[in-house]
Amino acid sequence: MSTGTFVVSQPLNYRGGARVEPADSSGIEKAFEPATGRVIATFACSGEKEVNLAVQDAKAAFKIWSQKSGMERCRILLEAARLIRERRDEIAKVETINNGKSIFEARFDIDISSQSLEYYAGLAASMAGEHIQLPGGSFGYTRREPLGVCVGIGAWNYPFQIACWKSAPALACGNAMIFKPSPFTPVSVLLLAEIYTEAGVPPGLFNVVQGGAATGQFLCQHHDVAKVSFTGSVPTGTKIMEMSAKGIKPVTLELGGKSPLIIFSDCDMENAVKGALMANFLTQGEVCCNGTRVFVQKEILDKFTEEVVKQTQRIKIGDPLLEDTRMGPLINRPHLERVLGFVKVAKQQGAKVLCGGDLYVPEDPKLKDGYYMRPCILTNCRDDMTCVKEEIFGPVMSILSFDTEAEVLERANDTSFGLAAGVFTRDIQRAHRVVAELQAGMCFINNYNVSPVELPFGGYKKSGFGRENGRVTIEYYSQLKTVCVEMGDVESAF
Ligand SMILES: NC(=O)C1=CN([C@@H]2O[C@H](COP(=O)(O)OP(=O)(O)OC[C@H]3O[C@@H](n4cnc5c(N)ncnc54)[C@H](O)[C@@H]3O)[C@@H](O)[C@H]2O)C=CC1
Ligand SMILES: C[N+](C)(C)CCCC(=O)O
Repeated sequence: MSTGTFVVSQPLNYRGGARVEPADSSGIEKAFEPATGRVIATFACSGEKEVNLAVQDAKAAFKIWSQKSGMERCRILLEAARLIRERRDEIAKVETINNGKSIFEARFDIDISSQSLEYYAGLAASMAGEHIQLPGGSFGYTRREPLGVCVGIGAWNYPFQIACWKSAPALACGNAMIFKPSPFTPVSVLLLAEIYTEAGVPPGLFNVVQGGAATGQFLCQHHDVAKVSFTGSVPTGTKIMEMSAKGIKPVTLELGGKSPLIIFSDCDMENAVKGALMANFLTQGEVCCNGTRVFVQKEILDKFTEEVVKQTQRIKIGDPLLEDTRMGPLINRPHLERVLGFVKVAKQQGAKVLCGGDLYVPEDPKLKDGYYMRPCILTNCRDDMTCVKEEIFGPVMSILSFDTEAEVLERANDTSFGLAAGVFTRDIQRAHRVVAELQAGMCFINNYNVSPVELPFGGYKKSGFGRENGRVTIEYYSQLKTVCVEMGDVESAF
């Protein structure tokens, strides 16, 4: 597989253990290779009939799967994790071709994905309830039971990883899942579906339906769907919650962010600069938890800025399938234009562009229609500027300066988002004091954007609720049944 060659001819829906064309359609979509602007797949968005069939199949598979013991589910998930590792390179390439992120990064995403399956495989067998003694020898116990058919709806920035972060805990708990990827990135999740089947899940346990908002709505409104786990924007998250409210369905919402990264003057400068790059430029900056508001203490502002600009200018942009590329194209032309528009407005509002923020045209002629831009650093930023307030979802870092800890905390928290935050300092008391005050679900001390599957991930405030990864996610894919057992006679009130 090389850039400019990949096309998908097989169906992109997956139902009953096989790729299928949808039974009906609510429109046609095209998927692109962002590196070249080429169409790689044309597919029908699933209509209500197809969604009904997928739910029906998932219900049948749920009956079989939910009866298996945790150990049986564990074995199958471990086998699926092994298959992901075996096919790592192929999956990473497909991800790179359809998303645009560098192959170097895509491999990490696939590793995190297989780790997620391994982690929840391990937990599947240890799910247990409690035994509670009551007076007179009576007792109660609790059972942790699956919910039923869960729906996963994904964004386009981490297509394979999002599908794993949702399906691994869902399946470990005994649920079935129907996954709808973003119509921009419909391809890689099919590899996951095939892997689950090969590993031995019952046909229909993990189905894929393709489409956009209309298909998503059919899924969320379906009577037999027990839960929706959504990754995407705040406006769509609001709609999902409204639909779920009508059906009293639990939801997990992983939404956007505008996270602060606070760099104190006593930091290890080299690590802080690396951290700022990690916080802003993975996947072309299209990362929900990015630390795009970089607050730097005044004493080190000039030195930090100089170093961060130097390193940003060294980032190799180009063909994402090449081994030394570190930044590929953005997801599509409208998004690229939107991000460049944010840079333009930032300039109009008085920000200074220290590097990048413009289109990039690689020398290779086959890349000339790709969606590349140079990573951008903005200074002279104020808290009220659009680039500091709104999620850009592109490679644009805004640098802000601050004087005191109290001041920076107030400014860092002055946002309706609350997904992530980071602190760089050598003072351990300060590090913990500051993170305790930060209104964010995922806080980093002296690093940024690492994602061990053992740690819960999710937002505060408008960044959503519920968690992915970590032990706690079991609670979002299961329900507790309490059984009360009487060992004596009924003491009737009548
Ligand atoms: N917190 C997190 O873990 C993450 C959050 N995001 C957020 O996602 C956004 C970017 O992703 P996009 O795909 O552009 O978001 P989006 O909200 O436009 O779409 C997300 C998904 O929802 C589907 N959808 C759209 N309208 C729907 C409706 N009415 N009913 C049901 N489904 C519907 C889309 O087809 C897509 O699959 C950013 O705001 C970003 O911060 C992205 C990745 C991770
Ligand atoms: C993997 N990580 C931490 C860089 C990003 C995960 C959240 C997302 O899907 O944007």
